[in-house]
Amino acid sequence: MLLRVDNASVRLGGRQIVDRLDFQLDAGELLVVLGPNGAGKSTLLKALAGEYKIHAGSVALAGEALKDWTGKCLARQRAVMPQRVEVNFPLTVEEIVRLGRPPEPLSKSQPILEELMALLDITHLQRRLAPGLSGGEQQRVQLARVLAQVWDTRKPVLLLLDECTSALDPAHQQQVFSLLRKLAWQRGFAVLAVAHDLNLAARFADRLLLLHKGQCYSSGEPSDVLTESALAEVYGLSARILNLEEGYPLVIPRDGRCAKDYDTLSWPGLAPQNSSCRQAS
Ligand SMILES: Nc1ncnc2c1ncn2[C@@H]1O[C@H](COP(=O)(O)OP(=O)(O)OP(=O)(O)O)[C@@H](O)[C@H]1O
Repeated sequence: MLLRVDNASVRLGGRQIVDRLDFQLDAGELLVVLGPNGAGKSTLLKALAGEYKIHAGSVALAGEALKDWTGKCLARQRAVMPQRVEVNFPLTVEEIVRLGRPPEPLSKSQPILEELMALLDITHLQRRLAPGLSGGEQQRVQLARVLAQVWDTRKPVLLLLDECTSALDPAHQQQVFSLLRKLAWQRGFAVLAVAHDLNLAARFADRLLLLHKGQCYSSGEPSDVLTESALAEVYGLSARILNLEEGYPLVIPRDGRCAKDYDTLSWPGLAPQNSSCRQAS
């Protein structure tokens, strides 16, 4: 077991944001953490990253309490991509990816950087300055930097990724999630990825952990977790679930609206006669 979370709670601003969570993650597994805005996903990830204190319960990495790891060892075995990373200083894409590496000769880092830039489809951007990149390009650069940190680690690696595809187009989303799954299945990485895209999660995750108000609502295989009743209760989302013959579920929101009393709201400013939006002829 690479990551073991036992009855862990996190308090922020006097509130229990992560509430007695219990789960484990093995080397070779891709776990996607789902849940509505404010459910506690980023807080959980930050606690696992050591940024927030676990106020009750425990977290162990490779059998050793997280708090007992030294910074240098942790950096070789665990890499973290936060939800937002803004680069405002004039570094090139290649220089940013290189920031993930420890001090080492160029002959060692260069093949790693080239492989990662190719995998994340940023080779053509390598001489561009980061502040001029699009949101999705920046996100792929950051993911390359995070992977560079642990790319040649021999022991099993833990990747903690917070919405690492939120700015990507559909093709790059698929590419990144299929890379994450390959890293898990072929290289034995343990990947914990926070995401909002239910269908990406269903398609690629080995297991899902669905958070609701800081607690585990359910966890398990995608077809067990993504049920109509769970989506209604946790997200207030009305959706159909198709169980595809490929072996994973497909979530189809019924009409894109919240199931919770949406019809009873009135929208005076949006009445058709007030609309400034004209239909194209
Ligand atoms: N530093 C903090 N101090 C106090 N409250 C916080 C802090 N960080 C987050 N919270 C609160 O904790 C709750 C969970 O936040 P968190 O960012 O973990 O949610 P999330 O599930 O990642 O949401 P999202 O999908 O919007 O990213 C929210 O109500 C948030 O306001």
